[in-house]
Amino acid sequence: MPLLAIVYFSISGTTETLAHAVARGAAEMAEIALCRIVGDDIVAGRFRNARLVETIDRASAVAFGSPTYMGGPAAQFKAFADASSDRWSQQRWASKIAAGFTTGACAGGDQLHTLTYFSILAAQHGMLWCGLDIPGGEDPSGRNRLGSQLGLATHLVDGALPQSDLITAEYLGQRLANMVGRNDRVGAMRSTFSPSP
Ligand SMILES: Cc1cc2nc3c(=O)[nH]c(=O)nc-3n(C[C@H](O)[C@H](O)[C@H](O)COP(=O)(O)O)c2cc1C
Repeated sequence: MPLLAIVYFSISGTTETLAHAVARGAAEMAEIALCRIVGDDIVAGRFRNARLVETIDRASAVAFGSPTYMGGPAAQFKAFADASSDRWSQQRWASKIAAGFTTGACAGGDQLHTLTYFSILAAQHGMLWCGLDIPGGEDPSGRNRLGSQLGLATHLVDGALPQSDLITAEYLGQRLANMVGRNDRVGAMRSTFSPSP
């Protein structure tokens, strides 16, 4: 099975709950590596967890997750992103599928900026972006509650994530795993039909 790496930072557990929901959604179609960024990964301001970065090397897909902090990804996530620059210089992660999820205290707490950052990070790495194909306000089960199609945006309601956000996270995981299958099949066809060197 293809490997899905879910790379996320979380302090009070909301983003972690979303990461687990993304994992549940993908579990039937992908092997899952839950990669939580922790404070100890950052030494003298630099992200130093080589194992986490190597897990992404082996993955076919990556889900990026961070709470929205001050209108963007948390600094701990950004430290990880900055440490990926050696992979960027050789485009080692090119053609992997990528998606993103975030949370915040407010419904309109600038989560879009965090998701935009994730998509730019993916583009820098030559990855293929997987958004949500659920029109906000149109889904009978209330998925994509906040109407964010770039990725999953959520917020706490009465101190907890609504069930609709969790099922959207599961759906995002399922969609990501589906796309990996498709991407891998196209890759296999390309190598079958490409002329030998
Ligand atoms: C330093 C800091 C900055 C924050 N900035 C925002 C923000 O810009 N927008 C927002 O909606 N919530 C903001 N929040 C709220 C967090 O996104 C929210 O508490 C989230 O659930 C934390 O995620 P976690 O439980 O995974 O740690 C901020 C929280 C902190 C601690």
